Amino acid sequence: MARLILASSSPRRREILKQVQHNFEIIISDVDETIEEILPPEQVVMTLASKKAHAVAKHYPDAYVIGADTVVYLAPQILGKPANKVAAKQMLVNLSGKTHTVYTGISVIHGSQEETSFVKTDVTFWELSEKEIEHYIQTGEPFDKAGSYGIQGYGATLVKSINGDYFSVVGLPIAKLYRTLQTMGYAFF
Ligand SMILES: Cc1cn([C@H]2C[C@H](O)[C@@H](COP(=O)(O)OP(=O)(O)OP(=O)(O)O)O2)c(=O)[nH]c1=O
Repeated sequence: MARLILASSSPRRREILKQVQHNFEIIISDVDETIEEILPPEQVVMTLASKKAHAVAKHYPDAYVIGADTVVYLAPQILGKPANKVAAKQMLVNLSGKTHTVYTGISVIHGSQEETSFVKTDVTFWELSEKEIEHYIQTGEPFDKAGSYGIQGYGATLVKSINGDYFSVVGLPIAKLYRTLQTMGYAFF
């Protein structure tokens, strides 16, 4: 069986991949996530997903290596992970009562083959009171997440509706990834 590597430190991505394949390894390489140019969100997530995959794939040419990246887009701003409580509060105030788009890029590298794509999902938030935002920040959940919320946790209470792929919001569009791997010759069964 071909070696499958998830080049990600995200526990959410690991759990989602486990839903379809138990037999994979996690190998992470430090990647500088700063992007110099101003790029549209889909280019940002594809560029970073590809960078994360390449950083590991160069050491494992026979494996299928997966990289991913997620951002929240509230035009004209790209929201990544908040640096502190003030930034988290600012993001949640901005997201309140509006629809934003979550972009997740995925990249699979196998030898000289590379398939990089993205999935976008619209997420609409309820109007949030200041008290509700303060309380949500107290849960600690916002800090390692793009846009300062996690739909899979307490953050579910902030979300009115989603249009698209739930798993891509959590960080890994598993159906698209599954199909990409199959197209590249990885055998799930
Ligand atoms: C919007 C949203 C994001 N997130 C997470 C997904 C990503 O893990 C994180 C965005 O940061 P990323 O930089 O995409 O990923 P990461 O640093 O966690 O992991 P790695 O680079 O090693 O792969 O935000 C949620 O868990 N739930 C959500 O609802």
